[in-house]
Formats: sequence, C-alpha cells, structure tokens
Amino acid sequence: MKLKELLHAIPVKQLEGPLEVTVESICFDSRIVASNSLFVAVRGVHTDGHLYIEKAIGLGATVLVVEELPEQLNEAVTYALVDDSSYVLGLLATNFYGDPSKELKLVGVTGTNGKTTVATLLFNLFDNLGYQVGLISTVENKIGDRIIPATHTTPDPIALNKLLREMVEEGCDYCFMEVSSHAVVQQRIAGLRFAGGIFTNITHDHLDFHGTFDNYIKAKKKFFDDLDRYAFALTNADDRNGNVMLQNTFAHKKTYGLKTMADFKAKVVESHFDGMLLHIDGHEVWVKLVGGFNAYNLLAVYGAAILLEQETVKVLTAMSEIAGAEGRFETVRSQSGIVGIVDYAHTPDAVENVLETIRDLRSAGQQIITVLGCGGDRDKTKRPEMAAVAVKLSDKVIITSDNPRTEDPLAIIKDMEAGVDSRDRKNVFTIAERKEAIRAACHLAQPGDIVLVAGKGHEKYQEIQGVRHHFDDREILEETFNEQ
Ligand SMILES: CC(=O)N[C@H]1[C@@H](OP(=O)(O)OP(=O)(O)OC[C@H]2O[C@@H](n3ccc(=O)[nH]c3=O)[C@H](O)[C@@H]2O)O[C@H](CO)[C@@H](O)[C@@H]1O[C@H](C)C(=O)N[C@@H](C)C(=O)N[C@H](CCC(=O)O)C(=O)O
Ligand SMILES: Nc1ncnc2c1ncn2[C@@H]1O[C@H](COP(=O)(O)OP(=O)(O)OP(=O)(O)O)[C@@H](O)[C@H]1O
Ligand SMILES: N[C@H](CCC[C@H](N)C(=O)O)C(=O)O
Ligand SMILES: [Mg+2]
Repeated sequence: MKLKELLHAIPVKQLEGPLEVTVESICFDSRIVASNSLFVAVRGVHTDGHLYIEKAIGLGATVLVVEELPEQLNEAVTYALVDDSSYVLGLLATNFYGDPSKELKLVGVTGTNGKTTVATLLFNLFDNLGYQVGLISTVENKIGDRIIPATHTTPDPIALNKLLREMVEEGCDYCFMEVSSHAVVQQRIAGLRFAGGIFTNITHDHLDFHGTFDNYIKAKKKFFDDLDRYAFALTNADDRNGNVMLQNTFAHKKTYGLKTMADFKAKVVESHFDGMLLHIDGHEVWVKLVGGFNAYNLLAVYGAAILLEQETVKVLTAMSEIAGAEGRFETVRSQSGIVGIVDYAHTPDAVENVLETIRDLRSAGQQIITVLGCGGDRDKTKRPEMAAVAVKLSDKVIITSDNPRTEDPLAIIKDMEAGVDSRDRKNVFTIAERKEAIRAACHLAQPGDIVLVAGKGHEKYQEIQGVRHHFDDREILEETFNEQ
C-alpha cells in the first residue's frame, strides 16, 4: 500500500523523509519487523517502543511512526511524528485493512463481568437466525464455524482489523466483540465503527492497571463517548453506573433492567440447575442458562437483537435454544450425586453472584465446597475480597492457586487469607496445588453436595513463571469423580 494512502486522515504533526514509499506490512513489535514495513513506536507498561527504532530499521522498517524524533535521522527512512502513537496505530490498522468495521455490523460489549457470555450468546443467536457471524472473545475468535485461537479479550489493533477483514471476506453480516478496559485505554479499538455498544456492569477489578475505580469507570465510559450517532448504546439500568456510561454518548440510548424502569424488561419466573423461565417484554421463554446475572446477560442480548432489527418471536425462539460460553457455570455430576461446577468467576462480584445462584438452587442439606485462587500479576486488592465472599457464602472453602504468573503462589494465597475472618478459619483450608485442592474438595463432598471450582473456567492451562502447563478444571473434576 502507498504510504500516502495509508496516512489518509492520520493526524501527523511532522513528516521527515520520502513520501513515495510502498508499505508492505505494519507492526508495533521490533522483534517481528519485516522488510518494507511501517513500525509504530508505542510506549507500554514495561518498555518503550522508541528504544527499538534502530532495531526495526535494521530488520527492514522503512517508515517509523514516533512521538519523539530521534536526534539522528536516517535518510533512507521516513519518520511521521504524531501526538499519540497508540491512537495512530489503531487508525493505521483500519486504513491498512481497508476499514473492515464499516462493511459489517460490529457490536462491542464492555463491563467487568459478562462480556464473553453476552458476546457468545449474540454470536450463537445470530448464527441460529441464519446469519454469517464473527466473534471476538476471551475464549476464542470465530468466523462462522471456524475457530481462531484468542490471545487477549480484545486483540491488538492489527490483529483485530485483520480478523475483521477476514470476516468481511467470508461474508459476515455481524461481528460481536468484547471490549476490555485495557483495550480502550491502549486504543486497540481506535478507528473502528461500531453499530452498537452494550454495557453489562462495573465492579472491582483491574485496579492495578487503572489505579482508581474512577479511572476504571472512565475507561469503560470512553467506549460509549466515542460511539457515533448512528450506533445504539444499550446499558444496564440496574447498575449503579449504568447511566453514567451513556452520559456523553452521541449514540441512541437504550436501557435494560430487572429492577428499575427500562426499555427492555425481564423477570426470572423459575430457576433450576439446568435453566430458567424468563418473562421478557410480555413473553415467557425457557433458557438454558442459570442465575440472575445470566438473566441480565440474556436481556442485554435480547435488547441488542431488537435494536439490530430482528423479529421478537424469532429472537425469543432462538434464545431458548442457545447455550452460553464454555467454562461458565458448567456442571459435571459424579455417579454418587456430587454436583461439580466450573465457573470463570475471577472478581468478588462474580464469586458472589455464582455462589448466590448456587445457594438459591440447592436443597436443604446440600453443602457448598468452593475451590478458589487468584491470578498473579493482577489486581492484588481483589484477593482478600474474593476470599471473604467465598467464605461467607460457602460451607467450606479451599484456597488454592490460579495462574500465579510471575508471582509466588504462596504470597497470593497469603493475600487471600487476609480476607478470612478468624471465626471462619475452621472451614477454610489451604492447598496450594490446584489439582490437589480440587481432588480434596471432591473427597470432602458427600452425595448431593456441590463443589464449585472458580476462577479458570475455559482455560486449559496454568501459567507459572511464563510457562503455560496443561491444566483443565473440568478434566480434573471428571477424573476424580470417575475414581469415586
Ligand atoms: C498490561 C497490558 O495490557 N499489556 C499489553 C501491552 O503490553 P505492554 O504495555 O507491557 O508492552 P511493553 O512490553 O511495555 O512494550 C511496549 C512496546 O514496545 C514494543 N517492543 C517491546 C520489546 C521489544 O523488544 N521490541 C518492541 O518493539 C512492544 O511491542 C510494545 O509495542 O501491549 C501488548 C501488545 O498489544 C499486549 O500484548 C500486552 O498484553 C499483556 C500480554 C496482557 O496480559 N494484557 C492483559 C492484562 C490484557 O490486556 N487483558 C485484557 C482483558 C482483561 C479482562 O477482560 O479482564 C485483554 O483485552 O485481554
Ligand atoms: N452479568 C453478570 N454479572 C455479574 N457476574 C457475571 C455476569 N455474567 C457472568 N458473570 C460471572 O463472571 C464470570 C465471567 O463471565 P464472562 O466470562 O462472561 O465475563 P467477562 O466480562 O468476559 O470476563 P473477562 O474480563 O475475563 O473477559 C462468569 O463465570 C460468572 O461467574
Ligand atoms: N481476563 C482476566 C482473566 C482472569 C482469569 C484468572 N484465571 C486469572 O488468571 O487471574 C485477566 O486477565 O485479568
Ligand atoms: Mg471475557
């Protein structure tokens, strides 16, 4: 692509060097620069892309996008000076891939919990309605039936626009994607055109990255601030910050809720371990998901489908047939009648919701044994809160390891234990090896009891010191149940 074309509508403050250049690829990591590429120097959390400019030139970069010009300019290359290289990277990625988000209907989902569930349900719903659909999520990316492994909840702008271009080429009418707060702050979605945005909820998470809860709210809100007036913005009216999210959006504002006045209303009529009966906008529908939180997720899905001009009855019929995402409230039963549940709850609010749901569904005498750990290199302040809520709502808790990443698993466990009241200690055990913790929970359980294994959901690995070892909560539950 000609550099002139690639720079279309890019806010460049100063251009040094030749403009008649052909760019064959764009890149923001010097380690994978190819010849005749454009390298964008981005300032990150750990290092600064500007330190790798020479390396990028050495590997064949002919255009450099920078926030600061080097003292010595190389005459053979072109430098584009910009204010915000992360933002410009987003715009360049959309230009390079021919602005794919404008050729399909892209709907983004943001919020602390429920993004994967809502995006996956929308994917499954529109697939069921007969459309060719794309999905970008924590669990996996999909183009129709084709699965493309996911690396992030929201990919970097180059991977994202490349995926969207493939979706367009493969005839996708819609794409449903998760928009993480990291992605908003790091401008991974800059330049995309959204047909709609959905807000699920905001509670404690990622304060390591955002610093304060207020900054975390601002990050999510920016997604709605940047929507245009042709888009819809659908918010959770029951969430304390649901209205704040839409305060400054140009988009068409709509609300959903179970408790307060809203454009889309629902009520949970019946709840069972294998589904719920919902009353939605005057209709009754059986769904395969359980838990009040999933009633919110399903209502958001319903609202979005209506705003995307689908017919009510067709939508409700399809909603009764679709399943949610892998590793979210997945049940495994033992021969002796122990119920194992694998769930991706990794925030205090999610742990609370999933346990409240189990408490509502259990019969008298059924004990709840929870196995829980917290991830390393992530918000430390959520650790005691997650442990406290698990202890409050379970009969027994086994504190264990999640993905310690570069941290010491025992230090993470100690942070969690700080949230346990001394009066509750007798019901709390610590087993650092996650596999042993799950096995112990299964052995402690009596027929009829419920073993909740929280935090890792669909994940098929445990990350320890940069190495991902195979690990699957569900597999361990099944193995242990088979031995019993
Ligand atoms: C904290 C965070 O979001 N980090 C992301 C960020 O990395 P970073 O800021 O650490 O980058 P850095 O290492 O400082 O490097 C700065 C720049 O120098 C470049 N560089 C670096 C080294 C080198 O030799 N050459 C070079 O050019 C890098 O490519 C980068 O452009 O930019 C990288 C490139 O896009 C991401 O891969 C990386 O995600 C890391 C792996 C990560 O774990 N992110 C998580 C926290 C995340 O993003 N999570 C959210 C979901 C959260 C949720 O849903 O709950 C997500 O959307 O997945
Ligand atoms: N609407 C909701 N409100 C509160 N908790 C929820 C909601 N939906 C799901 N959960 C809980 O949060 C967990 C994660 O759900 P999901 O994967 O859909 O969230 P997410 O926002 O995609 O998370 P991530 O930030 O990791 O991408 C679920 O396993 C469940 O315990
Ligand atoms: N998207 C979330 C996933 C957390 C999952 C949990 N298993 C952990 O490792 O903390 C994050 O990156 O914070
Ligand atoms: Mg997700």
